[in-house]
Amino acid sequence: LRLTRRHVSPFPLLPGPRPLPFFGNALQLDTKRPWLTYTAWGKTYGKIFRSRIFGIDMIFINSETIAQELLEKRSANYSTRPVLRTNELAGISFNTVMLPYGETLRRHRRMFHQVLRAEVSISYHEIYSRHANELVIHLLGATRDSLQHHTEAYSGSLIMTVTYGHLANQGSLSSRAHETLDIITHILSPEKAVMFTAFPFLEKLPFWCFGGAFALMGRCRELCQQLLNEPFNEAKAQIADGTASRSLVADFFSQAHDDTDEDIMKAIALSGYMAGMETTASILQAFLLAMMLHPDIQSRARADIDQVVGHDSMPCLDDRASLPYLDAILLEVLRWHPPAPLGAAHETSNDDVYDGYFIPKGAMVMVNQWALSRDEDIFPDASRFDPSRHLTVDGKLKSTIVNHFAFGHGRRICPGRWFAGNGLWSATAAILAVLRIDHAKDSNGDRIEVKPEFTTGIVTHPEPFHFSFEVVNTTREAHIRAMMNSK
Ligand code: HEM
Repeated sequence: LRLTRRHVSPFPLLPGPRPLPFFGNALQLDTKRPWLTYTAWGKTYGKIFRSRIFGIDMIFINSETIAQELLEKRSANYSTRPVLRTNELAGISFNTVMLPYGETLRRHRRMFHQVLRAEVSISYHEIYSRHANELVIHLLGATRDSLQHHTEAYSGSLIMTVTYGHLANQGSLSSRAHETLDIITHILSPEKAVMFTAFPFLEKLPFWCFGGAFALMGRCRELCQQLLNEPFNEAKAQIADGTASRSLVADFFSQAHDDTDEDIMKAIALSGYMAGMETTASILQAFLLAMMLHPDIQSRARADIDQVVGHDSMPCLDDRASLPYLDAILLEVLRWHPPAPLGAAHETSNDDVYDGYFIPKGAMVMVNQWALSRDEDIFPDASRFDPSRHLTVDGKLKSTIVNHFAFGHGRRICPGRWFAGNGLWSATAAILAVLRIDHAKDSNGDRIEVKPEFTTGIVTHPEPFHFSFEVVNTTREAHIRAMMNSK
């Protein structure tokens, strides 16, 4: 029997599924940090509830168990994405993250699987080490305002190297990618996206309406075209003159293809960069903040590294299995502040019933990662930063990074999670092996206190904070400087 809205009964004793608890009072929404509101609503309305914004159903899931049941076990029904008019207006509907389920998405994901799956990701160990060493040296000169830049340069250049090979003009590309992501963060909130999709006439309004959002969308379209074409064409030219290094784009050109394939390849290459650069950098910044706030945890992780690799060698991915505490720290950073607190919206392809509740076709489904991270039944004293919650009593990891809810669920789970895990591990291990992060001191020599604050947006990261770095192992520092100079 196909369910329709007519079969939904608000009375529990009558046959048929019940409507989900409904909350739609948009006036109570914290528009800057909606995940906090949705988490609070979950406490009143249960771990799955419905809201309706501009006539579009939005389902919020505040539980890992329900996310797994629906997005993973029933993935056939929960794997498409809402097709949002704002994505087209901003020129970002090429991006894998935005694609509805179908053949194009499957091609994207196959390609990502080829270059980012577990066995292949680990084969980039030299690339991770080289970039991690560079990051350590750059951090020594970092200021409160340049930390974000250095961490993004690390994650961005790692991804670029794997997708396009070595490009001459990476700095200009990453600053334009940064501008694009900033625009997306500021103008494409789910609420705005739903509003433009529900009321198409809004886009006919004069360009100065909506605080310049239309002008920003135009700029975003222009930037995306540059970013789709420039690095791809440079990599193509390198292949033609025989100077290209191994990369996703180089692999693509070694196989038979036509012009349509080239467009898809451009989209895949840029999607990986856009999806992975800011998220990975956000975790690195949160890691540094957490280490500064918890010097005991920082010291314990460094002592583990010294013990496992020997006092003067640099840690490498081969040592990872012997250093579970560092993985526990990364799991805790992902939990403490998941970089995408509302994940990415999924959409239902058909009506469904969960636990007696009706879930309509075409509803936007959001997994509220913030609520998952603050679930006291799973993470007691959830606001406390405590890596040991991810370890068994005999010090083994309870779970792995790639299974963390911060990477999403089901068929749309992040295909870059192995790459991100290796990149994060390599950077954090290198940082701890050489540097100590501490509070900065003011001109009177007094320590500058830091209250952890995070930005808003689709991807959030710590607000700039004062810190100081000190070299704790000069032999290792000299070793990585020598390696960088011999390049
Ligand atoms: C710590 C770093 C990262 C985090 C926390 C993260 C998180 C996520 C999340 C939450 C999603 C949406 C999953 C869902 O809809 O259920 C996603 C999708 C995606 N991520 Fe990541 N990601 C990270 C790094 C990366 C990296 C390094 C890459 C590529 C190099 C990448 C590529 C992608 C792509 C292409 C998608 C879209 C998948 C799809 O829609 O089918 N991500 N990521």
